[in-house]
Amino acid sequence: MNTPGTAAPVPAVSLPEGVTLGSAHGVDAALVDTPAVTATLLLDGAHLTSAVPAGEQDLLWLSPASAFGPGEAVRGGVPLVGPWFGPGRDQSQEVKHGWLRNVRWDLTSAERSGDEVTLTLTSPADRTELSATLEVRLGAEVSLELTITAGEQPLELEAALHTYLAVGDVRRIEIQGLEGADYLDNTRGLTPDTLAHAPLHLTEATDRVVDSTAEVTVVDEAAGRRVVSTPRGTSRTVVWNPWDTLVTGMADIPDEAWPEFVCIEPAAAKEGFVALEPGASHSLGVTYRIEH
Ligand SMILES: O=P(O)(O)OC[C@H]1O[C@H](O)[C@H](O)[C@@H](O)[C@@H]1O
Repeated sequence: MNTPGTAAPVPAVSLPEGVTLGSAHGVDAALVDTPAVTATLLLDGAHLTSAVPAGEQDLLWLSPASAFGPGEAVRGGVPLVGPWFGPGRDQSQEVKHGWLRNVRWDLTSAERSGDEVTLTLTSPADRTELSATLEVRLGAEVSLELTITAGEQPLELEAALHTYLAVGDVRRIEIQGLEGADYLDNTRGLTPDTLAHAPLHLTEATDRVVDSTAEVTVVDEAAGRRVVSTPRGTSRTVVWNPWDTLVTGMADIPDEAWPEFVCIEPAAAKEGFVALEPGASHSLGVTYRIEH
């Protein structure tokens, strides 16, 4: 066993050209570098922190003030949320957003097809209430698929891919695809509301659990690109940015950094949870495409 950050972990699987196991941010990581993409995936939390398709800026934002290491919740990239969302549906959970992001995952396969790489990771075997697999496909497009299988008890699953999309300026983006959808406003105690029948522009701290499974496009004029987020197996899309008002309470985001990202989170959350019988599985995924 290696101590995180001191030496490269020994791969338990054979790695194709363009994939190495090494260190990023002082912790163990799978590093991908092909003509199509460069990417970093931390084994703690199976956490994709960077994905840069060739010729593009990073799809993902990562806080320069994030913590890293065993048990830490990384701020940025794609945190895996589950098996509950936030404090859980009955508000009773002490660990916010579940434990998937706080445990060490195993890299169980790395495959390359052309210049595209697919990494597969599994959750630790000692967490018996569920087993989880994350498949991350990295190429010109970036795709994640989280599959959760219930253990010996039924599982009322909430899960999300809590993606921090990098944007030029969150005050200038347009979010298309959620027009007219109902949502719960988590800045107002989960008050039900409905989005306007128009693209969404953020103007204040935003924390909305939107009742939508639609494809979402973030039009980012400041960065000169559009990011298309195509979800699968979801029931909700969470839209979150703390703005200047809530960021001051967050130690792992510099006060001036909040305009640099928007979280568009494909999710199965709140009353959109998934009821799993023992041994049954559910997959939730997303594909990102950058357009100009
Ligand atoms: O600070 P975290 O536990 O990573 O959560 C960050 C945010 O995640 C989601 O977007 C929730 O809807 C927000 O209420 C929460 O503040």
